[in-house]
Amino acid sequence: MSSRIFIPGLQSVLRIQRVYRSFSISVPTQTTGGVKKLGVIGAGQMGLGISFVAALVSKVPVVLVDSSEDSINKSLGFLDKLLQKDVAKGKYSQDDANQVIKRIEPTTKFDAIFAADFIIEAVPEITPLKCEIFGKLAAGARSDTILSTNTSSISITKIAAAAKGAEDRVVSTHFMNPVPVQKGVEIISGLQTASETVDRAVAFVKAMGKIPSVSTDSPGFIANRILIPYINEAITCLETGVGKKEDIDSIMKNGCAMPMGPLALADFIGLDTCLAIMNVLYTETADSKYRPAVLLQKMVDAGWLGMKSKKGFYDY
Ligand SMILES: NC(=O)c1ccc[n+]([C@@H]2O[C@H](COP(=O)([O-])OP(=O)(O)OC[C@H]3O[C@@H](n4cnc5c(N)ncnc54)[C@H](O)[C@@H]3O)[C@@H](O)[C@H]2O)c1
Repeated sequence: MSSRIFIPGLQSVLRIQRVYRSFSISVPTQTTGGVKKLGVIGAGQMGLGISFVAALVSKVPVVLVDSSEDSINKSLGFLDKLLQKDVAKGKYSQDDANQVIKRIEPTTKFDAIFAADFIIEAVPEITPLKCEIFGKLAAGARSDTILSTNTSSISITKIAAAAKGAEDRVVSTHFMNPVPVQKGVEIISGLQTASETVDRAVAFVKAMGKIPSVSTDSPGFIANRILIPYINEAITCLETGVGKKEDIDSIMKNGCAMPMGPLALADFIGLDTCLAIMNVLYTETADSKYRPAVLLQKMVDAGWLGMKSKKGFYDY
């Protein structure tokens, strides 16, 4: 295997560290929030970030399941480099780093997930895929296991409906990207979610050193309902000639205390993701105020998706 490991987004952890000066991983002091074993499905940028923080901060053992051996290898390679860099910078000790590696058990065997008492799904944003996984979790997991999704935009109520017999144990723990950096996590309940399920999710994300915000199931939840229309409006300003990209980003950064300008942020999130979330808001509310900017659609059509394609509003 090549010694250069590239995972879009996770590479951005390093880039975003420079952007967010307040970045710090606290020295592990938390408890596990009642969780004995965490299960994470999907070893991509979000799943690996969640596994890493859970293993480092709440010190919980993690079963990390992915259908692709290649994804697991890339993620573990990246994790190794991240740990080495953090240890070299004195963020935590070599022993802490060794413990993180020991606590994460990667596997391609799906059934290994059933050993967990708290499961977080982080596979791609495809509704039938998530529903199929929640059907399997409902059938195979213990009757007291929390079944959580990291979805950005799919209805929690819809995902819970696929978990036949376990609907009240389905919740969303919506971690933000990059997981080691962003403190806030949305805890979203579907119509069927029991209050005890929400309480256990809140306790666990706190044990991971995160700050939970609870909301009900509504298109875009809280963060994306506010953030993505803000970005969309910035794109409309560019499209209609209100200002140049540099001026739009500069005034929001230097005049409104935003850590990044909205167009640079759109490039970081991915323009395809921004468009997908605008489309969810637009179709699920049928409200014209959520119409995606024409320029956003055109840029996605051109394959200019931001940092991950090396071209968006800026070149990378
Ligand atoms: N990337 C972000 O900025 C961000 C932020 C918040 C939430 N999310 C959400 O988190 C979820 C994961 O996003 P990501 O960016 O980590 O995706 P990703 O593409 O980086 O990773 C997804 C992983 O899931 C694996 N996978 C696919 N099918 C699988 C299956 N059937 N069983 C097990 N593993 C499977 C893939 O091999 C891949 O490793 C999505 O729902 C996304 O909307 C993403």
